[in-house]
Amino acid sequence: MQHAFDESVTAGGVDVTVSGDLVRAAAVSDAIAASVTDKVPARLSASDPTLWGPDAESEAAVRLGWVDLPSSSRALLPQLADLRERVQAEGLDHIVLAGMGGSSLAPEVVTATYGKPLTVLDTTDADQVRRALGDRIARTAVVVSSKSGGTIETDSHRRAFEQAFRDAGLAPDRIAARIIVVTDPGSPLEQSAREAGYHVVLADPNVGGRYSALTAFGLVPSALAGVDVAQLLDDAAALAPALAGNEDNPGLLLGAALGAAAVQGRDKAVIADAGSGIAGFGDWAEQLIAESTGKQGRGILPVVVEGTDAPGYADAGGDAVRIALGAADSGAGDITVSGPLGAQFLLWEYATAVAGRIIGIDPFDQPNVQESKDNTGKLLGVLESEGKLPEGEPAFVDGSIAVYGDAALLNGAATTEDALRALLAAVPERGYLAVMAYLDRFADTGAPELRALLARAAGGRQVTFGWAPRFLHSTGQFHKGGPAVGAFLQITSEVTGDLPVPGRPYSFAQLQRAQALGDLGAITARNRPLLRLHLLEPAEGLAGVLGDARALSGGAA
Ligand SMILES: O=P(O)(O)OC[C@H]1O[C@H](O)[C@H](O)[C@@H](O)[C@@H]1O
Repeated sequence: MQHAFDESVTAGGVDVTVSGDLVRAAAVSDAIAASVTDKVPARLSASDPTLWGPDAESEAAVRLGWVDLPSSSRALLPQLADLRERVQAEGLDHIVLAGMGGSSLAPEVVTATYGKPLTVLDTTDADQVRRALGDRIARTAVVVSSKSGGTIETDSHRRAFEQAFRDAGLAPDRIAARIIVVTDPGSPLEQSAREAGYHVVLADPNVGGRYSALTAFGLVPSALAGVDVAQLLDDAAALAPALAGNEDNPGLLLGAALGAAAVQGRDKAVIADAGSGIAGFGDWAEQLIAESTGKQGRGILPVVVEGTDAPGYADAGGDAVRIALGAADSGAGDITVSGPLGAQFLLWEYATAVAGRIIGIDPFDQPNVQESKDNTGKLLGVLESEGKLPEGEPAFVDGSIAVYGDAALLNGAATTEDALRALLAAVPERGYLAVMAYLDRFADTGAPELRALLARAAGGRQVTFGWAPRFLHSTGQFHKGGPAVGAFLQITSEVTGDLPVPGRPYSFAQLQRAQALGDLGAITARNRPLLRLHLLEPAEGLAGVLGDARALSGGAA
């Protein structure tokens, strides 16, 4: 059958190819035709805030600055070169980035892709924070990145580093030379940073956090780490003209394919790297897609998998679209995408905005992220007044794992393996299981294997894995705002050595636990099944959970 659109578009250094059923889907050609009729490419390229309807207009009016970043961010380049020189002149060759979500994921991808070292701190895990504080402190410069200036994780990192610098015997002016703040004009962080004499780089306030890759949030840490960030802007600029056109527009094709597929019930985007040359792009795309689209009971769930042969990808069902990043062979996915990193940032932002319009949501708000944050704040209040967090009682303890879950979910389970089996049984058809690991991302390196193991055991249903609290700024929005078909595995743990958050009445371990319990409250309030496994002995407990998942997956590695 003849299809009504070009299945493959190459423009501005980027290639997007749609294959298989999606090419024949009337929904995709209809979405492209409707977008052209409504002049979406021209209007989006001109930052028209009316594209998502009247309810979204006021937010969109201050959220479309990313469209112009390939040219507008160029003004930052001299400042970045100067800043790098100053940091080098101070003998600071270890760059730490404290930031969450959009404020850390882009620089992590950029520096990993260009092979430049950057220590990313996007956690409240006490062991992970302690390790960062103890690593080359005398040679460390810290970039504190927060758009709002009020994110609790980032604020805690700033306090911890200020304390560590003081403990290292540095005078206030030497500390000030080591802290660089990236924030929006007028944020509380701008004010306190100026008072402390820190170097402040102001970001474009008309760009939301998850679209901020090509703003100061993406560029400052990357440039300090030694990346030639002009290349990112050049690559994005090469793509920009194509995004204004009705034809040969790779962003329109990608956005229409994703949006139309989601409306048709293929609302999970399983993302695998297939030789893109970009490190960790799926994690950045995840926060963009999940936070932008997962709301009002709708959305696209990004599922980042280990490769094109991973469970969930190779055997994806009718509720999923497979996306191969960098594949030469168009058959490697339902959609294949390739191109340089700077261009891909812009491409996916554009495609997400287009898909959001097709799905019928506002791609620039995140109404449900706040809820878990509020719960965490309340729990920290309880901790202060009552001296402990309301953890509840475990249903049972299996060796070094305490198992929490309601009786209806556990259904008589007496072992961790039984409890996991019960949770898998609670994942609805066309639903998903989200693994949320409140662990040490650089020490508990076995944990991500849970995704593939549980996907093998999940009978074709999709399984995601997220480090916490990082995922709260990504899939966390989708879990609470997207379709109510999720089941949740929360893993928490004792830490090896806790440390206080300076100037606050709680420690990092208590903050991390309050975040876990806060999100647990937000999910269970929606009557979604949630199993919490608490590791009483971190290493032994994790090995136990992995062993159980392996047994459930049929014993395969
Ligand atoms: O940069 P911040 O204001 O600290 O925010 C960090 C993150 O927080 C929230 O999750 C927002 O929804 C994200 O878009 C943002 O990237």
